Amino acid sequence: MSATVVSAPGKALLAGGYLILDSKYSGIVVSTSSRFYSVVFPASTPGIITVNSPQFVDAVWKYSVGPNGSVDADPLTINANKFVHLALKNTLTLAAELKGSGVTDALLEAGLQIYILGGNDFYSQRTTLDNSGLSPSFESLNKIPPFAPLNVQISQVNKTGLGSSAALITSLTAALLVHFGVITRESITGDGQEDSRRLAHNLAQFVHCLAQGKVGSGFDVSAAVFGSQVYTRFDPGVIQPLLDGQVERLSQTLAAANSAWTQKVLPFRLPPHTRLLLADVAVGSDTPSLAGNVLRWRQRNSKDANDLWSSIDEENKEFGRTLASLTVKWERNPGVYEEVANYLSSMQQIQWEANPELPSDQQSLIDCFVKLRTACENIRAKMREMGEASGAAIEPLPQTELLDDCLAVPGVIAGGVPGAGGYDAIWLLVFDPPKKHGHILTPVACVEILWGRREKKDVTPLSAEESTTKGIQAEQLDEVPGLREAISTARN
Ligand SMILES: Nc1ncnc2c1ncn2[C@@H]1O[C@H](COP(=O)(O)OP(=O)(O)OP(=O)(O)O)[C@@H](O)[C@H]1O
Ligand SMILES: C[C@@](O)(CCOP(=O)(O)O)CC(=O)O
Repeated sequence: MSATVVSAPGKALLAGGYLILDSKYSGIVVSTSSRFYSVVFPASTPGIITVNSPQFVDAVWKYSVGPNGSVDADPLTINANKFVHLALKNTLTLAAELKGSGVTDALLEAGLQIYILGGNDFYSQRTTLDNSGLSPSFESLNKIPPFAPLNVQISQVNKTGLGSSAALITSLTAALLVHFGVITRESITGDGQEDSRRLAHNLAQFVHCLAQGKVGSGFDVSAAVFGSQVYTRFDPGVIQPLLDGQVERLSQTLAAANSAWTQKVLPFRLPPHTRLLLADVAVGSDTPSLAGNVLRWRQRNSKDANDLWSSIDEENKEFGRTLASLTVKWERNPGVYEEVANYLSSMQQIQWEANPELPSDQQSLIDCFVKLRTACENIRAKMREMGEASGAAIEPLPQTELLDDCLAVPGVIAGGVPGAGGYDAIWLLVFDPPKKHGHILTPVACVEILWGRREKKDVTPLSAEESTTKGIQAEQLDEVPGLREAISTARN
C-alpha cells in the first residue's frame, strides 16, 4: 500500500488580531504556500504507531494501540509530544466511531509509520544561514534543501509565527482520516468537498484546543483547512463538553452537519499582481504575554476598549472591502489594472497622489490602492494606540521604524505586524508587476536590498507567498520536492 500524504498551509493574520477572539468581529487571514506534510505508511509493527519528525533531534515517538482502541505513549520515549499524541488518540477514536472496530483491528495487525515535515519557513533559518556563511536573502533560502534539519530538539527551535502546531495537527488528523477511509483523497484534492473539510476542521480545531490547553479564535486551524479567508470565530461552547471530558462520543459534536459550529469562513484572495512578503524579524525580545495584557485591559476599561475595537473593526472592514474590490476591478478590466500595477510598481507611495495626466479609469484604480494603504496605516495607528493603552508591545518602536522604511520603498502597498504583533515578524503587500523590465528592480528586489543593508542583519525573508490551493490537500509523495529525500534520511 502506498503512503497517504496530506499537507496543510501556514497562516498570516493581516488584520483582526485580538478582535477576532470576539465573534462580533472578523479577521483577514492569508494561508501560505509553505506547508506541513504528514506522511502515513502502513508498517509491519503490530499495534505500534511510530511517528518521526526528521528535522529535529530526539524526535521519534512510539505509541501502542490497545484492543479497546486506546493510544498510549511508550514510557521510554524522551520528549513526549502532546500535540502528536492527542491527534493520534482522537482521530483513532473518531475513525472507530464512524467506521467501526475494523480500524483498531487493522492497527493491531499492522501498525503505522508516520513522518511529519514542516516547510523551512515555519522555523527560523537564521542560524542555518549564518553557519553556512549565507546572507539573509531569497537566493540563500533557495540554497537550503526543503525540510532542512534544524539540529535542535523541537522545544529549542525558533518558530516564525506561521502556525506550526495548527498546520501540524491539521495535516496529521486529515492524513489519518484519509488513511482510515473516513474521508476520501478526492474530497480534499483541489477545492474538494465541503463536508469532508468541515469534519477535518472540527476534529483539528478540537485537538488543537486540547493540546494548547486553551481555546483561541481558531483562525489558524481554519486557514489550514479552508485556505485564505475572512474568518469569524466559532462558539467555544460547542467543544467545551468534549474538553471537559463530559461527552463519550466525539462523532456527534464533530460531525460536519453539527450546526453548533458557528464559525464563518468567507473565501478570500489577495488582488492580482500583488505579492505577500513575510519576514522573520529579530529586533527585540519575545513577549509571550501580549494577549493576556490586551484582554485584561479590555476587561478593566470596557467602554474605551470597545470604542477602540469598533473603530479598528471599521478600518479592518475597509481594508477587506478594498482588497476584494481590487480583484473585481481586475476582472472587469485587466488591461487598465495591469497598466496601473506597472506604473505604481516603480513609485514611492508619496508619488501615488492624483495625476491629471492619467486617464480617469487608471486614476480611480490608483485611488483604490491609496484607500488600501490608508486603511492599513489607520489599522497600524489604532493597534499602536491599543498597545500603549494595554502595555502590550503590539507594534513596538523598532517594528514601526522597520515598517515605515519598507513602506517608503517603491511599489510597497501596505504592511504591518501579523497576528498578535510583537518583535518577531512583519508582513508586506507589494506589487508583483506583470511587465518586468530587466533594468528596473521589482518591488520584491528593492525590499530585499533594504533588508540586506540592515547592519544587524535582523530581517530574514520567508520564501512563502499566498497559497493558491485551498487549505488541506491530498498529495503524492513524489510530487512534493524534497519530501521523499527528507523521509529517507530518517529511515537510514
Ligand atoms: N515538525 C514537528 N513535528 C512534531 N511536532 C511539532 C512539529 N512542529 C511543531 N510541533 C508541535 O507543536 C508544538 C508547538 O506549538 P505552539 O502552539 O507552541 O506553537 P505555535 O503557536 O504553533 O507556533 P508558531 O505559530 O510560531 O509556529 C511543539 O511543541 C510540538 O509539539
Ligand atoms: C491575539 C490573537 O488574536 C492572534 C494571535 O495570532 P498569531 O498567533 O500571533 O498569528 C489570538 C487568536 O486569534 O487566537
